[in-house]
Amino acid sequence: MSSAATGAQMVSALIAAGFILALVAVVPLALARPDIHRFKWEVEYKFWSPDCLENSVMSINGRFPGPTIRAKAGDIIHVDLTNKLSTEGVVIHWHGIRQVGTPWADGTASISQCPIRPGESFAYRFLVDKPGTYFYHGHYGMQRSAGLYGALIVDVADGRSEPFHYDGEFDLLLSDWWHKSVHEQELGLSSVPFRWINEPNSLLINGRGQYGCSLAAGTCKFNGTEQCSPQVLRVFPQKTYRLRIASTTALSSLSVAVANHMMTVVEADGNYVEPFDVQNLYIYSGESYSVLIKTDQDPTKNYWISAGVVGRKPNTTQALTLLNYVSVHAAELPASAPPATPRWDDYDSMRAFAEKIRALPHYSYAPPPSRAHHGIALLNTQNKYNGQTKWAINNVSLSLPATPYLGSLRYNLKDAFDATPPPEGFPTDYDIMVPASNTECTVNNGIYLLKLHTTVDVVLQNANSLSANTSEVHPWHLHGHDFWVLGYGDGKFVKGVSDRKFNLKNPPLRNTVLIFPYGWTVLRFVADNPGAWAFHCHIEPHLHMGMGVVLAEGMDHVRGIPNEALECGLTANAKVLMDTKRG
Ligand SMILES: O=C1O[C@H]([C@@H](O)CO)C(O)=C1O
Repeated sequence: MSSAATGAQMVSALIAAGFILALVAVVPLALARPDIHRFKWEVEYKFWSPDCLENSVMSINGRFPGPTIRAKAGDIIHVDLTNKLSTEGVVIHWHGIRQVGTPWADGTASISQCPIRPGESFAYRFLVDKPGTYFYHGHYGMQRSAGLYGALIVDVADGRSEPFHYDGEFDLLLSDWWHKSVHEQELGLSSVPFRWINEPNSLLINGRGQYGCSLAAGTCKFNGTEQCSPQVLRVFPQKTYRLRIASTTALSSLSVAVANHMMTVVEADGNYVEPFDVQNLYIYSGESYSVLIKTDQDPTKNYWISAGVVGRKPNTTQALTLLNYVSVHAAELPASAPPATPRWDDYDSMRAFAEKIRALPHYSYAPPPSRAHHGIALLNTQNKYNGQTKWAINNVSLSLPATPYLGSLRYNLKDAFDATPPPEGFPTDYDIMVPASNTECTVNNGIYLLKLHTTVDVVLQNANSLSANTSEVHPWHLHGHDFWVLGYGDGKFVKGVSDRKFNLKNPPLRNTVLIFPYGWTVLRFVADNPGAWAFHCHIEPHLHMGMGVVLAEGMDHVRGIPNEALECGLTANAKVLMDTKRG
């Protein structure tokens, strides 16, 4: 493959982008010769039993979940991904990696690249510049729900240390699982009448769950080799362990707890946070955390680790695994019951958790600019369109174009998407407490163009869905950037009033943030990463129903898009492809 950006190309892309400051940071890394981690991956369906019932999953190199990538900050990851599916395209998104200088490696179909066709390959080559807990997943249709995901862990660079100590660590990648195929789920979502996917059949920890038997009741008979046998966490007493917990659920918001052990939250989405103790961790799709636990309980016992659904009326059993003190047999059931999941609609406690998250100063943290240049308000509503059920943002439900934006913006192909940008606000008299009265939304693919290096505020405004007295939680994920979470509030955001309670001192940097029912959340980011970036609800069926927008900035500075990213739609033409060959 000739398409991979070399380290030198990445540096020249940064120079072209005017990243003088970034360059100062990048040059020493280049001189220090970053390690390049090379992988050859093949994606294909495989029969698998994630929750003890046989089904089909999307596997990488025959594994589910896909292999864990482990690198150090400053390293380069190079994945040659070959599509071995017989009739579907595929892409992989590196969730939380900002792709500075490599926007074509973001792995979003129709946004950063063309889907990789069956039999073809694509080289994802990018820098991991920040230590933290990340993951990767499919970003085409609902392939994430079909099991296309894995963990990506970035350790601190040599000679650096974390702002906390631990003796060992475990990765817990959380997901939810349906017995109904993703194709049937997608069909239901776009059918008239609408068929909702309903609650998951099971929850998985590292791709393992139990349906039809109960670990807690001792009715699962495992010898440990089964694909659905839980991965136990074997620990020594009186040590500190780091649990890296990431959620790639399609739908579920979760509460995670370790019986008898407090958790100290120290990292969120690849950013250090001011440590705080909790009994349960709320984690929404698209988020990641590190927590520390101290194994200071009775070492002659095992303890349950549980993850249960919150934020929606649950209909799925908790996922369980064991914290196994070494002197105890791994099969011995704990003496105490699994930690109960909090009431599913205890939004006060979810909000209190969210508001405890503060940045840890220093450690590369900078507070946000005190003012934004540009403000956008995005109203989230559920609507109808030609009888279908949709989610819309300022009354526009997103449909992705055939030509990826990165290519159509770079080559100025005006017919590739709707020229009119979507609205930057919504009517001030919109009543968020009732179902939309204009039930019919529009469907299109216009985008927000941001000026490079400007500071942007986004108000995410939640509202009532199509049924009365219902407003759902939505975790919004931004590609290509981290953002500061300035604040949350109830009801409608009122400029000049609601913003008085913004935290401008130590707001956390995140890439995913929740909007609470009938509430607002405000985030701030600097549009400093040339490229075209998705910003969307990370609930997979919601994105499928149009709940997202696309932002682009600094496209004049994007050079070196590989041909393989462009061989579809209007960019699949000889002139464009010749031009990209020249670089
Ligand atoms: O998008 C969704 O659709 C259903 C419901 O709102 C309509 O059936 C649901 O619970 C969602 O999250």
